[in-house]
Amino acid sequence: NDELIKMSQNPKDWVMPTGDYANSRYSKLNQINAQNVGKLQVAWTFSTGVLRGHEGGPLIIGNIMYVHTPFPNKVYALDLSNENKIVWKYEPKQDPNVIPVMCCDTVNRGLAYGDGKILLHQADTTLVALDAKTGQVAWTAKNGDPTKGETGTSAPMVVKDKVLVGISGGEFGVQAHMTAYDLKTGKLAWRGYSEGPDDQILVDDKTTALGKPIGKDSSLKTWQGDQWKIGGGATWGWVSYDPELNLIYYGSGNPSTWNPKQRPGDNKWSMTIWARNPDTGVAKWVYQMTPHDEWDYDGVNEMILSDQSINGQARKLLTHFDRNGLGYTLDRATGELLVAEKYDPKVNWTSGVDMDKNSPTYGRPKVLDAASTEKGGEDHNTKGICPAALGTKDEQPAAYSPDTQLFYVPTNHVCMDYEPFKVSYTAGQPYVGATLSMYPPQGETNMGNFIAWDGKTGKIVWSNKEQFSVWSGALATGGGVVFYGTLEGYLKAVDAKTGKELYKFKTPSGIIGNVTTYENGGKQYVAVLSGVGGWAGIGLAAGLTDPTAGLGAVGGYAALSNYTALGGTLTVFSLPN
Ligand SMILES: O=C(O)c1cc(C(=O)O)c2c(n1)C(=O)C(=O)c1cc(C(=O)O)[nH]c1-2
Repeated sequence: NDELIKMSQNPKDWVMPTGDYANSRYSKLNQINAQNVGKLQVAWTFSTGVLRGHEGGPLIIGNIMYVHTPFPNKVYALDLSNENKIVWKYEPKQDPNVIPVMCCDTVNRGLAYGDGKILLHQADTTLVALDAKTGQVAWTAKNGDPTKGETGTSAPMVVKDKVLVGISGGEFGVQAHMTAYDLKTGKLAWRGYSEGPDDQILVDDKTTALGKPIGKDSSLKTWQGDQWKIGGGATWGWVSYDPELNLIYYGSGNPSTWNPKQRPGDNKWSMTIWARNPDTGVAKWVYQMTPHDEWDYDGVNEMILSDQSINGQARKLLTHFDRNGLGYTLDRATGELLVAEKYDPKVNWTSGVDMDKNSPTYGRPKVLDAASTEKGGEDHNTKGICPAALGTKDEQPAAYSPDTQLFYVPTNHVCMDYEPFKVSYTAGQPYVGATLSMYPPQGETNMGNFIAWDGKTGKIVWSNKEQFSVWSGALATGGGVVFYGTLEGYLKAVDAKTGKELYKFKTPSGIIGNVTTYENGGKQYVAVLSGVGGWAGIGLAAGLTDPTAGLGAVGGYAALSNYTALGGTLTVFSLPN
C-alpha cells in the first residue's frame, strides 16, 4: 500500500502496530536519547475503562491517536492537538460467550489503518472498518465462528488493497487460516489454511521448502486420516510485508491437540513460516520449524525483515525468535535457512537444527529423548523441559535497530513439566490434552531476560535479567535507546549498545503492551499501555488461583500479585520543557 509505505517513513506518526512493514519497531526519532532519557517525565495518561490484559499499542496519525482495548474492544480517537480530547469512541456489541473460548486472556493486539479507515479485529472475529474521521462503520466481515472456538486477538495488516487477518483457536481444534479482505468493501479475496488439501492451503508446483518443491498433498500426507480438519495451526501473530519481493510473512501455531500421541506425523504446515503472495495468497515458500510439536511451541511470533551483509554479501533477511527457543535467520526471498541458534542457553528440548544441506534431516531440530513428551508411557509427566509452552518468547514483539544491527528481544526464562492426556474433540470445547506446571530454570529465580541478539551470527550480545518474563514489545530508536515494559509495571529505557538501564518508571499496572513513539508539536513522546494479563498474567486477569489453571501459568506467575493489579491505562512520556 503506497500510502502506508509513505506514511510509515514519517517518524512523527506510528501507522501500523508493527511500526513498519518490516516489523522492525524502530523509530528514527532522536530527541529522547541515551544522554537525556533519564529525565523522562509523564506527560499525560488516559484510562481505557477496561480491566484485563492490554496488548499492542496506539496508532498515531497526524494529530489523532487511536487507542484500542481488550474485550469489549473499545476504540478511542484522541485529539493530540486539543488536550487529548475524545473525538469519537466505538464500542461493538459482542456476545460475552466468546470470553471462555479465548485461550490466553481477552487480549487484542491492535488496530490497522488504510484508505481512511481504522480496522479492528474483534474478539468474536468480526473485522470492522471504521471511518478514521468519524468512527462510523464502513463495513464488517465475519472471519470465523466462536461457537467452534474461533476467536480474534491479532492485529489486522493492510497490504496493497487488502486487509490481512489471522485467527485464534489452536486450543479448540480449528482449521486455521490467513484471510485477505478487500480494503474498500470487506469482500473476502483469498483464504489460505495452515493445513489441508493443496487448494485450501494455497500452494502450487512452485512452492518450496528449503529450496525444494514441496510436491503434491504436502500437508495431507503428514496427518492421520482427516485429523487436519481439526489440526489448529492458528495464525494469531504478526504479519510483515516486503513490497519489492511482493511477499507477506507470518507464522502458524501449534497443531491440535497438545497431546502429540493423538496426532502422528509432522502435522504440516503447523509451526511454519509462510511466505505468500498478497494478491493471490499462493505460498512461495514454507519452512516448518517444529515438526510434530510436543510442547505447544506456536510458530506465530513476528518475522522481522532486515537488510544486512553476511560474509560480505548483502542479503534480504528474515529474523524470527521462535517459541521453541531458536532464533532463526533466513533469506526471505528464497526461504534458505542461514542461522538457527538458541537465544536462551537453557533451551534443552533440542541439541539444535541439522544445518547439513545434504542430510535427509536438513532443517529439522534434533529432539532430545529426555524432553520428548510422548516417549514415556500413557500419562507420563515429562519434567524440566525448557522453554515452557509459552516459549523463550511469546507474542511480545522484538525490535531491530539498523544503527546497531542488533535485535532487542523480550524473553521468557521459564521451564515446565508437561503431562499429555487423552482428549476427544467436541466443537467449541477445549481440545488441549496436557497438564502443565511452569517455573524458572533450576537454580535461578529470574523468569525473564531482555537481550540484544546478532541475527547474522546467532549470538547474544548482552542480556539483562528480569524477575518476570518480559511480556511487552520493544521499541528501538535513533536516540540509541531501547524501551520495553515489565510485568510488574515498569517502563524501562536501556542503552542500545550496552544494555545499561537508563530510566525506569512504575506505571499503574503490569505492562504487556508494546512501546510506541511519535512526535507532536515538535516534541517526541513515548507511549505504552499498561494493564496486566495475557497468558503470563492470566491468574490476575481472570482471578484464577489453582496453580495448574491457565495452562500452568497461574502457579508459575503467582508472585505477580505482590507487585501489581488490574487496570488499563495509557501512559505517555516526554522530556521536561
Ligand atoms: O493457538 C492459538 O489459537 C493461540 C491463540 C492465542 C491468542 O490468540 O491470544 C495465544 C496462543 N495460542 C498461545 O499459544 C499463547 O502462548 C498465547 C499467549 C497469548 C497472550 O496474549 O499472552 N495469547 C496466546
